[in-house]
Amino acid sequence: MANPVPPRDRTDQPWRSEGAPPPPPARKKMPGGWGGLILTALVVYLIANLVLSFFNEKDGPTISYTEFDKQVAAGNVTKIYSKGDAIQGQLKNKQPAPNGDGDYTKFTTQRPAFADDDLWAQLTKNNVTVTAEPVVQERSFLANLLISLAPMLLLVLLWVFIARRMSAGMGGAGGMLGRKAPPKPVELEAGRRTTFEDVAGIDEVEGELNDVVDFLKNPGAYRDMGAKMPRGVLLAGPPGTGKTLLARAVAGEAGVPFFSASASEFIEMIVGVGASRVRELFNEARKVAPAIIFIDEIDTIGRARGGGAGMGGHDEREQTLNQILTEMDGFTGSEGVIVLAATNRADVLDPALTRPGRFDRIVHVNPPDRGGREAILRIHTRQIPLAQDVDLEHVAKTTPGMTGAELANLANEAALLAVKRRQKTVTRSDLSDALEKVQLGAERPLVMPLEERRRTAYHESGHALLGMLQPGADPVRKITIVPRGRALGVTLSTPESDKYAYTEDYLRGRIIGALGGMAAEQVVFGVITTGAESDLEQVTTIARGMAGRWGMSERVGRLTAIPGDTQQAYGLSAAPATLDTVDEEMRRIVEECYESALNQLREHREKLDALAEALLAEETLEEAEAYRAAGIPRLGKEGREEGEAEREGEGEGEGEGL
Ligand SMILES: Nc1ncnc2c1ncn2[C@@H]1O[C@H](COP(=O)(O)OP(=O)(O)OP(=O)(O)O)[C@@H](O)[C@H]1O
Ligand SMILES: [Zn+2]
Repeated sequence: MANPVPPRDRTDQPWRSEGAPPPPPARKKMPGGWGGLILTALVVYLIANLVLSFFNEKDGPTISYTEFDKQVAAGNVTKIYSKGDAIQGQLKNKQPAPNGDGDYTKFTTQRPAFADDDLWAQLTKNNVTVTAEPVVQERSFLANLLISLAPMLLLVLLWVFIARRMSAGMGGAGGMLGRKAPPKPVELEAGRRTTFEDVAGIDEVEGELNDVVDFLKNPGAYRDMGAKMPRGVLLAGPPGTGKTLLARAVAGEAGVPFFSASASEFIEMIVGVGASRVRELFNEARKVAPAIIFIDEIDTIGRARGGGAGMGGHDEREQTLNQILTEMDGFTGSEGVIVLAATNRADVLDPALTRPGRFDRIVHVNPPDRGGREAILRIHTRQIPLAQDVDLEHVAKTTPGMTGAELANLANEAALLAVKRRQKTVTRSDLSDALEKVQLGAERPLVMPLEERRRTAYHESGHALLGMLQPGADPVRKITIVPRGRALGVTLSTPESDKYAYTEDYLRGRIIGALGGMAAEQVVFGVITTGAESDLEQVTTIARGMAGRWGMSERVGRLTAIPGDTQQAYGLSAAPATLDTVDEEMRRIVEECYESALNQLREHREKLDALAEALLAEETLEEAEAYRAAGIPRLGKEGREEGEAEREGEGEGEGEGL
């Protein structure tokens, strides 16, 4: 499977391809007691300053320096003292105040910088007692101490505040107690542990996480064998598909402590704290290893650079991310700490995150199909008494498109209704009323409209059927109309064994298969939709290669008309006329393939219908089910090598595609 065919998808349905969903809302927290304390300290400091400066008011009026000079010359000044250029003094005889406000003996004046220096001579001549002080404000020792210490005090307070907030919220309980507590594993205190029993509808994912569980159960065995375990696993999938639940279940299954943090918590903190919180989190986990660290919403800090960083928050994000990466790089691999991270935007992640030794395993968590929904409903109705008439299979059928979280919510709403209606059990109508209510409250249609699903089912069936019909084509592994990422459905086919060179027929088969979705829509509905965009991209790439690079067009000839890298480096390019020919040949190849696709689908219309029907009912068809539904023999399912040989021997209409 070194060469999996990229999934063909239907993209760009206007109501689906919302591009970037809004970022998760930042969790607002009140500043809390410490914030208040800091504020109070600040206010007290300011008031104290004001009061002190008030007491510090100079005695007497301010007189002009000329006046002062005159008084000295007149021998009317008994003593002065100067602070810098400010002079305070006392007169022998009262003088009328300059502002006409009575008389004064004490005064203040300011000595201009350019005043000549015979003042000293004058003063000594007139027997004035002179004292001087350096320029400090005249305050009590205590006040001086307080004021000089205040900024430092503030800093300390701030630091304590940060430390508090760091421990608060981290690791769930413990933090909010108001004491500085290290992050604590959540599940150690919880009564019942979450296990895979609590997760349904994503069995493949559980399978993929099984070896993580195994490793956590006995890291020693892996260490002795010198085997390296993944350090990080990325759980990618839309909101509400159970990523958090799954992470908890892994910890529960392995019986190890579970540390949980949300990436957005890290960066909402005061600058510089995110990284130290990360460090603390990892330290605590190492102490009790084997353990699991779960980081939710990793995309808030793990976004690729230039991906629209918020103002200011950029550095903080980067530091926090770097700290996580550093901690992970620091794992020797035998510590037994595994980091699980969740995101619903795997596409925007910084490649640094997914490099080997970091989150090098990506597990896609998709919304459940019909069977999965039923299983999830069973889990969430375990504690709910159901009436006889409730048919969970039916509920599952009527809720295509809903996620695990939405189904859990549905079950709960139904129970609430039953209580309101004073019933002893939850009935069928409670469930259907609850569904209506849940649907109304949702901002997007929870349940996919039937028309949309039918179109998707035919589109995917078109891909799949043509894939099955082309001789030598890669077998179809899985078809699904459960939306994945931006695709409404996916048809997956992978080769039986590695292929190193492709025949012209194979490539034509690939084009035909890729056009199958569009062709099916054309055959069945008579119109085509925008859902085939990425199919057409794939078609164009192959056709361009065939005509322009691989010598598969007589008219272009045995040459590369579209220069490769080396040729481009030498500045080689084809004549415009040749490129025009390539263009025409690409069109011809694709048109022929499209004709062929239409013809085959018309000819095998009953197979197409059967496949689409099965897909509508089941939503996901595995390889064997798909071939059975289409009524096409799929020989040698088990042996891969043998399978290829038999398929070739089968020879259903050799060269039919042409
Ligand atoms: N596959 C599932 N099986 C059982 N319950 C599920 C499943 N998926 C979701 N749920 C229910 O929905 C709740 C919320 O799911 P969870 O928080 O794990 O989703 P999530 O993928 O982490 O979502 P988000 O991306 O919004 O954080 C779970 O606690 C559980 O009750
Ligand atoms: Zn398609």
